[in-house]
Amino acid sequence: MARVRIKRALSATSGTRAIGSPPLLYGMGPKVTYVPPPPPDAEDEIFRHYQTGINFDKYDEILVDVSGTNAPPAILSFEDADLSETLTKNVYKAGYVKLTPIQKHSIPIVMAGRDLMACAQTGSGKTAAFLLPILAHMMKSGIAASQFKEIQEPEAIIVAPTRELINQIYLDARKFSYGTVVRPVVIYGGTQTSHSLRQIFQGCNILCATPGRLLDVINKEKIGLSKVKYLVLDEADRMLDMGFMEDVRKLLSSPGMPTKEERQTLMFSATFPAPIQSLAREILKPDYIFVVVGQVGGACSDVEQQIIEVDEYGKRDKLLEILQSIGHERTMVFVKTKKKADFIATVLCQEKLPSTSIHGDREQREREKALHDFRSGQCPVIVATSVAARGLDIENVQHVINFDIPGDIDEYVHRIGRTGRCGNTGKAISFFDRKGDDEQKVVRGLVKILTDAHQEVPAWLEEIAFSAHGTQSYSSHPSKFASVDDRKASRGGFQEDNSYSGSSFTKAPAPAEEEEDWG
Ligand SMILES: Nc1ncnc2c1ncn2[C@@H]1O[C@H](COP(=O)(O)OP(=O)(O)OP(=O)(O)O)[C@@H](O)[C@H]1O
Repeated sequence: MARVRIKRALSATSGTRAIGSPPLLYGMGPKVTYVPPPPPDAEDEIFRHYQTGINFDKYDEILVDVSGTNAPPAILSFEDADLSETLTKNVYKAGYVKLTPIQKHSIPIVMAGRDLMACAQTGSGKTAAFLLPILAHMMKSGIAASQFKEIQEPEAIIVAPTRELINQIYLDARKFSYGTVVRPVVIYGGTQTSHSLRQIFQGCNILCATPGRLLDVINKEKIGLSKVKYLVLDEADRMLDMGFMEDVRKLLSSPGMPTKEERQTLMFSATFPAPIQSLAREILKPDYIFVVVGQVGGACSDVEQQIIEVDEYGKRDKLLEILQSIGHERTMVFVKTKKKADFIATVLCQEKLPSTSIHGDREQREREKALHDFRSGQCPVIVATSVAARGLDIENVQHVINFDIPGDIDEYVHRIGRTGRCGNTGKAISFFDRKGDDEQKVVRGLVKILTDAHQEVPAWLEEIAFSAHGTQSYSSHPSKFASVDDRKASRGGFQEDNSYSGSSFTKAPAPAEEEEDWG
């Protein structure tokens, strides 16, 4: 069933619908018949992975801050992780030899039954940091094979904001649980609902879902929630902002959903603005643990960032010039609107640069085809809106180009994080039009992000940042260690580090639906 979302104006703090805003419409629009292709079955396809990069070992040098009482100590190796034999075998088959810092800390915390808010830079292995301990714990507790039934009762629910991302998480869950009785299932919008239901009926231990489709199947009473032990919000700050908070609240108050005391709630992201941390606390147990690897909202240090001043009219030529010099290296180009994504992709194709586009106006079939063409190298360039900014893990993306700079600094961090993953290096170029509204919104945050990542800050950009309107305090000094856990900040600790951010404190991110149909 297509889910038409209408621009919503929700109060981020209360989660209530603003007076006068239209209701959500379910079941409107043409009937969706798309059935996604089945996931790969061959073992070598399931375990296909790319190589860690030259900077993988440097992850160990990043400072880690763990806050919360009685946090279990970090583990140092997969051998210490107490995974089952099959799980350990799968981890090695997936090419994992050494834990990343977020994995070292999160695995024992989750296995000890604690709630967790975890923040670590893009591409540093957060997915395995929640999947592995959940799977290990499930297997230890002697989980029974899930049978064909018309109502399934999953033990874990994982939600993420976009269809492509949740599918990727599902493929990881399937890879790690290979050869075990655990059955992960994925459901997301833009596909036939009866297909989603059939997948669930066949057995479901871990349900990976976008929020809209999840609520659909809960409302149809095809999912029982009473056995849920784990609730994971990936890209948690996005899941708790205005675009999705109401869906999350509905999920939490659905019949049978265990209370926060009865379940384990895990939240992961590379960014976590302070106001969202406060919201997050409402759904975590009070003694949750907060792990920060590096800085909350810090950019991946393996991405070389460059800001180029170009006005709106010069962007097209500049893009062509850059792409022609790049050759056929895999590149993601981010633009502000869906129409522009198609337009730019068409222009590039006319210039003999094989390109495709992904955005919320494309049919799900087309979105998946676009990603497939990009992953396979058939189209080395993909032009995307924000729908592709978070989480996507695509091998060998060497460049990210922000044709339009996003109006939210956290979004910038996620976008450039599509390159420079897992210790590999990457380059991000952002066009900056000094007359642009979005540029004014992010300029201070941008200078801070560049400075903290030890990137060159152009003098003209610093000048604009100094004179930019807005009330956020601003420091160009790199902080050695930025915080962190908002609980500390409110007690007076780490105040200095929280001084930044184009996002923290003042921002409530715009509703996703204004621009996209995400879930
Ligand atoms: N310990 C490890 N050893 C080798 N490869 C790893 C390890 N952990 C994760 N990876 C690989 O690194 C890549 C990035 O991991 P992942 O997608 O989980 O990052 P992330 O932190 O969730 O990023 P994002 O913030 O963009 O969502 C994936 O290809 C994953 O398989």
